[in-house]
Amino acid sequence: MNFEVIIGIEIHCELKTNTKMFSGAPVGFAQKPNTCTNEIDLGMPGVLPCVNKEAVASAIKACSALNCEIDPLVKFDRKNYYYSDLPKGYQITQQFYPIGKNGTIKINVDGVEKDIRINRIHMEEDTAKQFHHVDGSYLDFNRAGTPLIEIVTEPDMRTGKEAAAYVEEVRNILYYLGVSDVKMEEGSLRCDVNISLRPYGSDILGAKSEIKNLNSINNVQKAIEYEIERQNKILLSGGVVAQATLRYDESARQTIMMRKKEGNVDYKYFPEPNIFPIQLEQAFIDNITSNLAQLPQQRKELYMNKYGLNDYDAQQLISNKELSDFYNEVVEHTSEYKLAANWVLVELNGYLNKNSLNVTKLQLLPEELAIMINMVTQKEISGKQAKEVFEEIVLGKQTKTVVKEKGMEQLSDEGAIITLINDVLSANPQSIEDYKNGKDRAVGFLVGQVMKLSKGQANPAMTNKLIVEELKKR
Ligand SMILES: Nc1ncnc2c1ncn2[C@@H]1O[C@H](COP(=O)(O)OP(=O)(O)OP(=O)(O)O)[C@@H](O)[C@H]1O
Ligand SMILES: [Mg+2]
Ligand SMILES: [Mg+2]
Repeated sequence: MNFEVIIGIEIHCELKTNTKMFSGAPVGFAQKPNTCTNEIDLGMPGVLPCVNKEAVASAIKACSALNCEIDPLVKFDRKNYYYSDLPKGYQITQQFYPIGKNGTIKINVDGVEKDIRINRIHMEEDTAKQFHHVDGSYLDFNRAGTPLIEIVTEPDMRTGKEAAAYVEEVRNILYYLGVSDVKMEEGSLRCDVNISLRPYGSDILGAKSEIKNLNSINNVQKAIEYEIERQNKILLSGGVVAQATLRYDESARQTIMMRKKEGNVDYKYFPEPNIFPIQLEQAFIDNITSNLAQLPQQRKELYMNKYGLNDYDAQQLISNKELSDFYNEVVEHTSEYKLAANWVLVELNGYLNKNSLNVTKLQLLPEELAIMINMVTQKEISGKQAKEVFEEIVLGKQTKTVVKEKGMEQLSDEGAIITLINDVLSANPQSIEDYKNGKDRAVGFLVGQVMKLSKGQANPAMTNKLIVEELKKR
């Protein structure tokens, strides 16, 4: 590579609130068109927006988790432009006083950690959605006014992999916080990626291209890698990269020009006159930031430091919150942390993948898996038997019931075991002699015979102890 790659990312994230950012209309995805809207979202004259407290609380959660300074003075501005999906003719946003700034998060690419600085997080509202059909264009205003936060990084990333790791990390954090369902394929989390190249050693940023609305983390990486190559070729052949807005065509695997940017568009920002600035009480902010949900990295630390899991297993677990939640419940009932992680990540996850199932839809209770794991460590059932048991409990049966039904229950009745031992001893007088002559190996052989006679069900430790007792009597 002949140039240094510079990447900055803007993430738009829809907040999972009950109602819109500035109106009481419900927030709904995939609802009947134009049923989740009202006069405020439709931009009717004379209506007044009212700030959604829940959305502000969600934004504060995101700011806190991404280590931003939180501005207690909430102010909104108007971004003016005309487009058919924007009924008011302006978007209410926070241009001058973002709720969060100067944040940072850690990403990890192939074991190397790196800090990515967050420039700002601001609140705004989403636009409506436009659909084009053969018989004309249609507008669905359900999305108009949905609360959004926009998270903007400093241009700190250098590769497609770092960018993908960043988006993944932010996405996971927002999901753990419970502020959004972060579905990239449904548009509740959308990424714009800004890329430019510059000669090594230069401290001036080159002209950037911006790839809009990437709909998967995989595409973030692929689009960037394609775009780096495209700009590299232009620069190497002596050309200049024009500042432009692009989109990524997944099937053609290339970026496609949407429009060239002629300098900056002037949105004539000014303070939103219909919303007075709101001074948040420090206690309101503190109450939110001190009660944040456990974040993925905190969970990972717990898994590694308290439960002794390795980095890989811990990472696997936290990257799937539902599976990690399930694991947390399993280890409430067993202290076999590593074994539990193996069962959850290998057997359970394998079963889920094979059947395209979600762990939250399972009949299996975490406690039943824990009971099974404990039976394995206490040698009440073998590892091989456990796999058979698992196939049944995963469908909702109880572990003890399955063990009983399959005849895997251990024989732990002393009298019954002694009867078996006496049969074995009568059949093996030589072993009794051997034992008397100091050959302790004979005990192992006799235990084996009792196990055979009991079809593997005699409790091995108990059998061993009782055989020695019986031998001493003879
Ligand atoms: N030359 C550059 N090369 C790569 N990334 C850049 C460059 N300049 C800015 N960025 C990144 O682009 C992102 C947005 O940049 P900026 O704040 O200039 O907004 P914009 O894209 O012009 O505006 P809009 O919000 O309308 O998309 C930030 O993440 C920033 O770090
Ligand atoms: Mg932006
Ligand atoms: Mg941008």
